[in-house]
Amino acid sequence: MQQRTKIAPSILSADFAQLGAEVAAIAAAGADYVHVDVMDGHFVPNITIGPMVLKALKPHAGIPFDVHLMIAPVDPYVVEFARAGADIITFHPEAGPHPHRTVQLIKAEGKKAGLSLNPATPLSVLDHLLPELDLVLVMSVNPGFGGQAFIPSALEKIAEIRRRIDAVSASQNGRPIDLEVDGGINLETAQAAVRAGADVLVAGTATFKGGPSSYAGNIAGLRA
Ligand SMILES: O=C(CO)[C@@H](O)[C@H](O)COP(=O)(O)O
Ligand SMILES: [Fe+2]
Repeated sequence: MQQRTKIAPSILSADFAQLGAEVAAIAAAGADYVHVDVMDGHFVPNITIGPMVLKALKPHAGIPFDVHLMIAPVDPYVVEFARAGADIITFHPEAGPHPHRTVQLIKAEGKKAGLSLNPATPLSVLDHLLPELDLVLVMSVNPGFGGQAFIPSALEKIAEIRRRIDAVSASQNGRPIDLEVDGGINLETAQAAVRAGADVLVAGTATFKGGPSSYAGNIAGLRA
């Protein structure tokens, strides 16, 4: 069942010279998760931050840290990100040979496990993994950068994954599984994504526009 809409600001659009203050500000402004985009310049054409920065940010916000790993290979870094403060660890199935093993590694650290599907990743990657997952992330842009335009075909994908999540969740006594959408979210695409079945909206540009005095209004607007 679709849950109340959660907002996960992507700190890729925050002021990197003030990251501690920025995560504190979005938590105070009503964000549900801090979305941390980790990029390696190899799996995606951009380089961002690693576990040391995550560890430094953790004490600045008392909400879950939703860590989106765009790195390959992913397995050697799972434990480090878990111990640095990740609460949810999401990876891409293309980032290692054994996605089921990656989920086991994440769970062995007591963290929630998410799988991220790129715009061209088929839904079949979920076939034998969904019962083990806590979150499915639908990329509505190609990963690597903030500020890109929403790819509309993501909506069909969200609707189909919503059906699959509801079936798995019903067979597991209503265990919650988040359906998160990431990329190009604004007031218009947020509404379309929620109607299709998403219940977590990642929003970088749309949260951080206007500076700290706008964050609460931006987050409330997206949630509405
Ligand atoms: O994972 C990614 C990009 O790879 C995202 O989390 C973006 O950072 C979202 O940014 P906006 O599209 O909301 O500006
Ligand atoms: Fe992301």
